[in-house]
Amino acid sequence: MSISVIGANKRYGDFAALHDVSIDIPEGSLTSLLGPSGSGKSTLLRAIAGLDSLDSGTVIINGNDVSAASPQKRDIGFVFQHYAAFKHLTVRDNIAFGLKIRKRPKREIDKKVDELLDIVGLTVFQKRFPAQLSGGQRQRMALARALAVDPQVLLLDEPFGALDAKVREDLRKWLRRLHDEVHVTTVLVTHDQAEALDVSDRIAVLNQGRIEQVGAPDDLYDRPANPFVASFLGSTVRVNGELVRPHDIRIGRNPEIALPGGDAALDTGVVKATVARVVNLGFETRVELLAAATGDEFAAQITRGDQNALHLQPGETVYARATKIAAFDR
Ligand SMILES: Nc1ncnc2c1ncn2[C@@H]1O[C@H](COP(=O)(O)OP(=O)(O)OP(=O)(O)O)[C@@H](O)[C@H]1O
Repeated sequence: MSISVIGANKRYGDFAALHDVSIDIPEGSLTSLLGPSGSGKSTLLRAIAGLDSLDSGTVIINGNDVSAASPQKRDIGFVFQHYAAFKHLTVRDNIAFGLKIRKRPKREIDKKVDELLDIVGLTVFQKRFPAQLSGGQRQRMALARALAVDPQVLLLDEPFGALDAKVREDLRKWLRRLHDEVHVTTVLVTHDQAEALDVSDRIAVLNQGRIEQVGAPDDLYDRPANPFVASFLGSTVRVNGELVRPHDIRIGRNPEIALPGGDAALDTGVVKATVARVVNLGFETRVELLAAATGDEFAAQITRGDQNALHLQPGETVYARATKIAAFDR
């Protein structure tokens, strides 16, 4: 089911947590709400769920205006960062809970729970209690429980937020596969740009209660609408005052630096600089530079192969040129 939010405003006292936010979330998509802490992601998600009311604005789910409807009437599955499982129920009974209170026939419940245990990879743990699961397994149980009642919409608020980096990465791959299987319209709140780029069909970038840009991950990374989006979706530095990505900077020993496939309109021009430090990052090498004219520090990211050819050393003078400006200042 598609979701539309139109003209959403929410204030807490003088503070605008949402400022005239409008967004369309296509049916079957996995859309991330991405932004720094306090940007209004959870407020927007909770408004879609009906857990918080808006001061003004409309929430439409599947063509129906649900702005005044209770959360129960919105047919939504919700998973939070700290999932409150029923401690005294087994994994299997936790997943079956929503179906039991809806008084579904036992055979239907058993079949559905078997399917979900398989999808979330917890079949062998079904007789365990939540306390006997790892954090990642518990979040998978939470997702299975939310999915059990066939919600039209799945809302996930930092569902992997409390887990360590490796488990988060595994779970987001798993979430992507799960979404490819079940296709339920999903909205994921995250402050982690790698997570958003990895799992989403679409990303909405929020900042101070406003949506800065909505688009496919590649659009946002390659064609950010403004410096905020550019910097939030990847690292950026300034060359000649222009915002660029470190991997778009070319370095050479003479000022004639070619622009391989570059667009002259997006070129920063050549900057004379001193190499301050060379850091080997595995496949890539970070070259920390000091602009001769301004003293500005900036870092370029070149491949290990390029560094093997150039042998850049601290203290030497080089020329740097970014072949693409990431975003223009407003
Ligand atoms: N009940 C409340 N009373 C007062 N202010 C609130 C309340 N709930 C949220 N806020 C404020 O509204 C702003 C947006 O909060 P929200 O939880 O939506 O941000 P977020 O982007 O989800 O942040 P985080 O990533 O830290 O969870 C914050 O500045 C927060 O302090």
